Amino acid sequence: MGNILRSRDKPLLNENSPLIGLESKSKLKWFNLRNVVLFITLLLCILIVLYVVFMIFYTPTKKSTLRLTSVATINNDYFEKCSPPVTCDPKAKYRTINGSCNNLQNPNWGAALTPFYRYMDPVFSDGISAFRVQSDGSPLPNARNLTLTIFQDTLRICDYKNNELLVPWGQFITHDTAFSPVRSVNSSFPAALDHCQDEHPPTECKAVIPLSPDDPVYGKYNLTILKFMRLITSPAYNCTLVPDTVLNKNTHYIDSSNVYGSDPDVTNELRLFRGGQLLYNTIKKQEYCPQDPTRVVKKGNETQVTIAFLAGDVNVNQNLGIALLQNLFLRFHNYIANQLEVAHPLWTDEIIYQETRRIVAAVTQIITYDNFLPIILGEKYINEYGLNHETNYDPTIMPSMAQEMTSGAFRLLHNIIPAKLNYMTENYTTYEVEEPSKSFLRPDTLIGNVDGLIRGLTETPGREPQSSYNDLISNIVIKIPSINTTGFDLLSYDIQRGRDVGLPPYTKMRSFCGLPQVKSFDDLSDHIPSKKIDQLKYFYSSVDDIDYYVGILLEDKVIGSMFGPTGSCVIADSFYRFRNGDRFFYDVKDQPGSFTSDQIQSLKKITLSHIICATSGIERIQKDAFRLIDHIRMMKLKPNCETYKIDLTAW
Ligand code: HEM
Ligand SMILES: [Ca+2]
Repeated sequence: MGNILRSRDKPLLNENSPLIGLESKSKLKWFNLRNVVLFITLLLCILIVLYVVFMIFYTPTKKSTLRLTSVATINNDYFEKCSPPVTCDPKAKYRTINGSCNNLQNPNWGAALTPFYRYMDPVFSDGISAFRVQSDGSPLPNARNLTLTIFQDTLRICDYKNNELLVPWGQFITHDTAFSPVRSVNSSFPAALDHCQDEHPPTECKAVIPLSPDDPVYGKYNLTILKFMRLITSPAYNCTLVPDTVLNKNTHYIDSSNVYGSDPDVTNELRLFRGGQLLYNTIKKQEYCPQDPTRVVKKGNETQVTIAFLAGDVNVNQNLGIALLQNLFLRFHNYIANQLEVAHPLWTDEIIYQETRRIVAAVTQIITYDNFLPIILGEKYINEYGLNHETNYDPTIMPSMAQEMTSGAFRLLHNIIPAKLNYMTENYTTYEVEEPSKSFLRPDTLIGNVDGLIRGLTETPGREPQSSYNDLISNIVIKIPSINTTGFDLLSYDIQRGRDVGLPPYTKMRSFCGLPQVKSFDDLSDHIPSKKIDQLKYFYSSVDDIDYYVGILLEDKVIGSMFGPTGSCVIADSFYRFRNGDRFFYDVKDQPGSFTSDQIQSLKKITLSHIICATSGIERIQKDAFRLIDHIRMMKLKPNCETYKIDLTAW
């Protein structure tokens, strides 16, 4: 029985039975399948473990994947031949005023009155300073003709995500990092430019932009030229360099030199020397930047005051938006200085001033990297260039503003300058509209209207970037006593400026940024619309003649960025260098000027909205001051100013 049962359980089979093969084959199959499953599971586990280990130890903060490597040969010339000897105190806690001694190995790097950095060598037709010519020897196309033909899409496309405040911030950072003065006489055009129609015109006329008699805007004013002056070059500072080299009058670092000055004499003129405060002017019970005394005219018993502010940067009065931010930052400095004085009654004027200056510069950097750059450059470039990562200070990085940036790529944002500015009441109704041509160098209407302008800028949708500029900035006529009637076409100036400083042509910069080489106009079609390529063919004899600025304005925008690939790469790399080449950048550790981690945490909480609340009569504002918030439907997204507290207990 037992055997039978056993045999039922396990049939006894003889080796030759055909069933043997079948059973062992299916066993083998099952065995293999199980092994395969086991193997795959094991492999998956290893991969997961490897991934986790990789994520823990790989910190993308250390290196960005993309960086530009300059191929210019002239970047050291000034430093080897002309830069003044400097002695530095490596233990200094505060930045110097002119930016020297930031880089201890190369103390003049990034200082005021040193040259702009070059990614590529300049291109001049004589190798020294003459404008580049086309490959067939003809002059480059007239900048105004390019503007009138290629850049006349006057349709305004609104940017409903961002408001107009983005523009003054961009200009504020520009005026911190660059100032390229032109060869003017007391900020007017030289008289020579009135003789460009003479039989033997003076040499200054070589750079002007001739106008056609039937110019749609300037024809009726009988203007024959757009007055354009070349930039001051190094011989003006007793330093002869070949090719012509432009020196930056401001410090290249983002160090709030536009608030404090880049020259110790200017800095002292702007200080009150009491309580760490900056000098201010009280008008109608409000604090403003000091008045430029040269603009106060006495007529008999009457004193006529044309509002002209003094600040660390001389372009403070250029337009209302920049004048607004300069005034808000003067007030912000004095607000912080007051708080520090109350908390530290024993601190001297000097300590309060320097500590406040250090805080103001840090907050400016934070707003720029945390709020401004993500909007203009977008995620791709922010990530690729590591602009949102902790600073990794590297003294071999040249921190200077690049010529290709200041006379090229960074100007691309001129295409989002709004046509008009609105002043708004507390109920968000517009009570006045200002045109740039009327307020150019005349910020008078800011007095008593600071809150109105802040509301107007934060409540009005921005302008979506497009190739053309708005008509009220590129087709205007300016009439002010110091300048007389003159045409003002910012787009034509931007094209001409690139030639003035010998920027390499578009195709060279394009390949430098890693885009495919182009051999013909049609090869541009990967990034430039074909209609525009046809227009370029008309103006330029070869694809390699196209002006850099013309090319980058025409490039299709990279998704998320306000610029095409060639503009984005130069802007991203510049901001990489401004940060990682600055020993005093706010989060650099282990330096005499480093903040404590508590201080950094407090600084990171200060936004532009905090500054607006601390310095104006505004009662409510959105958390991200550059974002457009519909006040009717989303008022709850505009918290009360009382919620924007600035905490300085870490000091
Ligand atoms: C209402 C707003 C603005 C006006 C009226 C304005 C006007 C001007 C003018 C007249 C120049 C000198 C042009 C020349 O002859 O070369 C200039 C230069 C420049 N602008 Fe603007 N701009 C504005 C906003 C901006 C913004 C938002 C940016 C960028 C974010 C910007 C970037 C620059 C740069 C980089 C330069 C060259 C600076 C230098 O090297 O000195 N501007 N702008
Ligand atoms: Ca600066």
